[in-house]
Amino acid sequence: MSSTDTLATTRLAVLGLGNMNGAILTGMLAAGLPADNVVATTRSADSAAAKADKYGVRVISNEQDPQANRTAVAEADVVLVGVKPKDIVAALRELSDALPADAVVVSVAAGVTAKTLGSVLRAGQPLVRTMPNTPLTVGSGVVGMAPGEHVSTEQADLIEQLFSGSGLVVRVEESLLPAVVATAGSAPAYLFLFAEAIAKHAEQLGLPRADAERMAAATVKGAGLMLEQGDQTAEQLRTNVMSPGGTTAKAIESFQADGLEDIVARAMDAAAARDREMGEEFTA
Ligand SMILES: NC(=O)C1=CN([C@@H]2O[C@H](COP(=O)(O)OP(=O)(O)OC[C@H]3O[C@@H](n4cnc5c(N)ncnc54)[C@H](OP(=O)(O)O)[C@@H]3O)[C@@H](O)[C@H]2O)C=CC1
Ligand SMILES: O=C(O)[C@@H]1CCC=N1
Repeated sequence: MSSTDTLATTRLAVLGLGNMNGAILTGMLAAGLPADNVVATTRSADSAAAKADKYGVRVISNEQDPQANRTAVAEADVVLVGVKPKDIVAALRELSDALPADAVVVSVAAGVTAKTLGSVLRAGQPLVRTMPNTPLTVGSGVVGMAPGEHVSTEQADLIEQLFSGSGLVVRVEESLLPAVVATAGSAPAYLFLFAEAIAKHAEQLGLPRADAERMAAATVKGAGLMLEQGDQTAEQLRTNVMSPGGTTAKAIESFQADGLEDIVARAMDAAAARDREMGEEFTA
């Protein structure tokens, strides 16, 4: 089956429609998922109205209807669960007996383990843990996916196809999801921080703030597109910018003298450690 066919026929329940599930849904709708195939839920009624307007899908709130999550999943093939890690166990527990037996539950929650999630689902319910990132919203995201033991090959392929219209999908063992959080899930924020820092300091160097922000954004985008082409490594692309005795060499020497690689490594270790810690903190 082509990914267009898959998108056309899959019935999707989206539990929680915040930053992450919103990005995933935007990517899937842009890739061809019909809006009529989607039922989403939020906690608050105001949020449901705003999100229905924003995404053009049916959104029901738990505030207005305490059965909203159960209603949303009743006819779903795929249930995309994007509530906060502290809320996911309770959310799944209250709807587990409303899930069709062959519906695939896809968790995007950081940390919370398949063992914990499986313990509040009915025995044998297919479950896929994923770690996506928000650039899915512009069709350039990353998703690490770890299919669980009750997921058939066809179901794993279906989930991969649903995501692959809006980003790179990499299958990993569940034990590697903390590494995926550090490398992709959290990583857009590192690059946004870099863009923020560049724009702030460009202003100190005399550029108007708005121009500095546009230049930083276009530079991050351009560098990303060059990296994505894949014909040269990041190291080669960096070296191409570094004219001997020039300006870039001075900047890179300054980063290296200040220990940028160690700074990045410590930040990634902190993200991965927090992911593992959340797995122990949020249990059934
Ligand atoms: N943000 C990111 O970049 C990434 C986030 N994640 C994961 O995504 C998940 C969501 O994070 P994020 O999108 O940032 O969070 P948000 O706070 O933006 O969104 C959470 C959504 O869940 C809704 N919600 C809360 N409780 C319930 C419930 N019981 N039933 C249905 N909906 C509910 C909220 O409703 P309301 O709209 O009314 O507030 C909101 O729409 C987390 O588990 C996080 O670990 C994973 C990778 C990246
Ligand atoms: O910060 C978080 O916990 C989530 C997971 C990865 C990105 N955002």
